[in-house]
Amino acid sequence: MSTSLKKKTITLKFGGSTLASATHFLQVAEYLKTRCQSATVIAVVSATKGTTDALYACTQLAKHNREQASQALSDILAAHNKLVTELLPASFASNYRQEIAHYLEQTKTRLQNIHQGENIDWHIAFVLSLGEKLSASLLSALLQSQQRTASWVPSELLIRTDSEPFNTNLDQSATEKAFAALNEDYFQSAIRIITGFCGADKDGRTTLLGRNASDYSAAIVTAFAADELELLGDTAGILSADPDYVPGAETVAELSVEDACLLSQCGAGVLHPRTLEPLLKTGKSLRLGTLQHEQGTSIRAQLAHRQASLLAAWSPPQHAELSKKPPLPLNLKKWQARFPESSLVSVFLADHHALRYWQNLLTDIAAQAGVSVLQRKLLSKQRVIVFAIPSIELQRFTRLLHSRLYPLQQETAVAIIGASGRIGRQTLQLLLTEGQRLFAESGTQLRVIALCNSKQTLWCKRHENDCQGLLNRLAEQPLQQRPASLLAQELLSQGYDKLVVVDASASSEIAGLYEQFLAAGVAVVTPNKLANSDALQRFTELQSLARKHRVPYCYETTVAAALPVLKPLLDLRRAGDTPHHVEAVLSGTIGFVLDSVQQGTPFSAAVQQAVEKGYAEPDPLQDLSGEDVARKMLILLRTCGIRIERSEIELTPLHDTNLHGPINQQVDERWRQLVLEVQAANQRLCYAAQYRDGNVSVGLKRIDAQSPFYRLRGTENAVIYQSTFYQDIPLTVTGPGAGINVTSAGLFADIVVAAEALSRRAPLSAIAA
Ligand SMILES: NC(=O)C1=CN([C@@H]2O[C@H](COP(=O)(O)OP(=O)(O)OC[C@H]3O[C@@H](n4cnc5c(N)ncnc54)[C@H](OP(=O)(O)O)[C@@H]3O)[C@@H](O)[C@H]2O)C=CC1
Ligand SMILES: N[C@@H](CC=O)C(=O)O
Repeated sequence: MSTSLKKKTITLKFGGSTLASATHFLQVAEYLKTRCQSATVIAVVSATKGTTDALYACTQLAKHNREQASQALSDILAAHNKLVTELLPASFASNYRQEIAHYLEQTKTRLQNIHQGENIDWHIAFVLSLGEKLSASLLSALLQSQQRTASWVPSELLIRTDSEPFNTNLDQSATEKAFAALNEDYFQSAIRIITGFCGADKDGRTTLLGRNASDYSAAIVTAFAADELELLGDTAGILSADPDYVPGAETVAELSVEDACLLSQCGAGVLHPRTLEPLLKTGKSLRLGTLQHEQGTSIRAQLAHRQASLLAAWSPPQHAELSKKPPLPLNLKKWQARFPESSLVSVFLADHHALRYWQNLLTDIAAQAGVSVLQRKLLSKQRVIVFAIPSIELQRFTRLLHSRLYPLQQETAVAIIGASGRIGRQTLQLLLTEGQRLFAESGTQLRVIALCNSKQTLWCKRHENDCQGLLNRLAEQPLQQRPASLLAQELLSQGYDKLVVVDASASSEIAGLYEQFLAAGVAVVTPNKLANSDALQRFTELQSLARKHRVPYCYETTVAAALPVLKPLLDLRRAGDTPHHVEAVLSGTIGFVLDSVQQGTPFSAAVQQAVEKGYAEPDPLQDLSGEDVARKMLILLRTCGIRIERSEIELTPLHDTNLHGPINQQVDERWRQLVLEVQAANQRLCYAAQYRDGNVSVGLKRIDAQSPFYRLRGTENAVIYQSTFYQDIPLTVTGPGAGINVTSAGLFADIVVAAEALSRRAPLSAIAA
């Protein structure tokens, strides 16, 4: 057979996170079967998630307490047994147990040896290698149970190393011989599984290649036996920064080998620093991705320019014993010695033309944020700037730099609080669909970065455009009992230069955060009436904060949803207009309920329908009590410059459970009688607010056919405004004033207004330059 027709051989390395549960094992088996159709596959496996740490803890216990160590080992094995029971039919399970019995016996003996204090490091190395053996043999048994020819080998048989138990070096020629000694068909005939992380010295003793070094094992296997390597984990490739520090970090599609090497040396945990050595020598390519066939990152030898900026943030290793060789380029090691409490942040610039400019700019950013830079270094050939900073500032500084660097700040970040609610969901949908059109038409680019509800937060990835998928992921996030202040801190600490927070909740706690957001230069867009209908002083303070910090505060939808009410009134006020008389119908819910009861629907059923159609507040009693209308009237009048407090509004509720009792048949009957009475007088019912001569009232009214409100139907709102400028003929705005679609449309419009205003604000780079 000619070589060109020969299937290529791919090494697939499965990290611990891809083997975390029975479901994960099944996914890996499926993935392997698919990939086998077009290539010869070698799988290199890690230990299941957490197992190596647990084994390490076991070895430490063994030094002092044999019983505890043996209990800890039993716990690890019990977890594996659970996987075995879930995954394997009885006969395969029994074969599997026979296969690993020898390793388990050996492990127990090694723990005893550790206790006795003999050659401890060698025994630790053996014990730690157990996790990979358990994974490999389980995966192999699983594939066999699915009628695939699969088998596994411990890497001690193939990867030969120096005689150092930890962080050992590859013995190139011995390894070459070990691979060459394999039967030619070895990798062609079946799915071959090899354990990661370890090798063996010339005496056959287990050695470890380094913490998290399964990537390195896979690269060695690729160098000797495959054409290319794929590293599969739970992160979609190499990200623009460590996602633990920057939740919005983005996948970098392509990277040069040189950058990838330097990135790992500078502490980016995604690649083991030695992984690239064997590939560099053989010119073989590497891809990092997930089992979900997402784009991932390809590492190529020939890439002239960086496509985007990157950040590596690095803290000293935790397991000093296993990481004797810190993954730092030689000249950076000194820093670590000089500033032991420091961490390193390395900035890989995409724009290589203005290295010094960037160096100064980033230093200014640190100074403005109060981060003390202990040391700064230019690795000019590599276009990399390295900062040593106090470890405590690592996360904050990384987020700050990321928000400045990646991407080049054309877009506005949007966080939706209340994203799982009725208005929040629809607004998200609009941002995802209409946002793209908006960008194409006007260049305004919106990017949803976070979704929150009362207990969960989801940090969104770039290009996630499936609304339902995002909401599902939000629902899967861990539940947190977090105060609103913590949510604000989290959002602010992302360091976005242009951030719009949308409050689609009806929560006073969230409304209580606006001052914090505005003072931090973050725009607030809200349909939530609680902040603006609070004390007048607060309303005024919010306005001045927004002015002082040159940041948009948009709340058009708090009154009559998407109808243009507040903006025109504000414009008139700015031009010197003063209202004399304002009459308004401001509740979609009450409008709908009254219209329905006047058509014969029982009051209780009409209220129920208003809730179902999404017109009512999360607590519909806020509508029926008239409180919602009073709030809207306050906001409207304050926007016109009228200084008024809630206590000055005379409110007669439509239905107040304290006064009128629960909504039951008696209430239905009362309303039926009232409607008959009103209809007999050729009148209609409407619930309106009125401002005249400094007095404000809200309540139910009987109106004649001459009333401008007589023709209102369903959720229709109306504002009739008479003023210095509109004396004889009033300014009238009318249309539906509640509902999910119209409110979300209004919110979307406000988000765009806010984003455009933020874009006009001087960017930080301009201030610092
Ligand atoms: N419906 C309409 O026609 C109009 C509505 N509005 C306003 O829109 C807002 C939203 O209404 P609607 O979508 O119907 O309400 P929903 O009850 O459907 O949704 C409210 C959302 O807010 C979240 N939330 C509640 N408390 C908190 C908190 N402390 N922290 C974070 N999130 C929280 C809820 O999360 P969880 O599910 O976890 O509780 C939920 O996601 C209200 O202020 C309303 O007045 C304005 C104009 C018109
Ligand atoms: N519940 C309100 C809608 C939001 O402001 C109404 O019914 O008008």
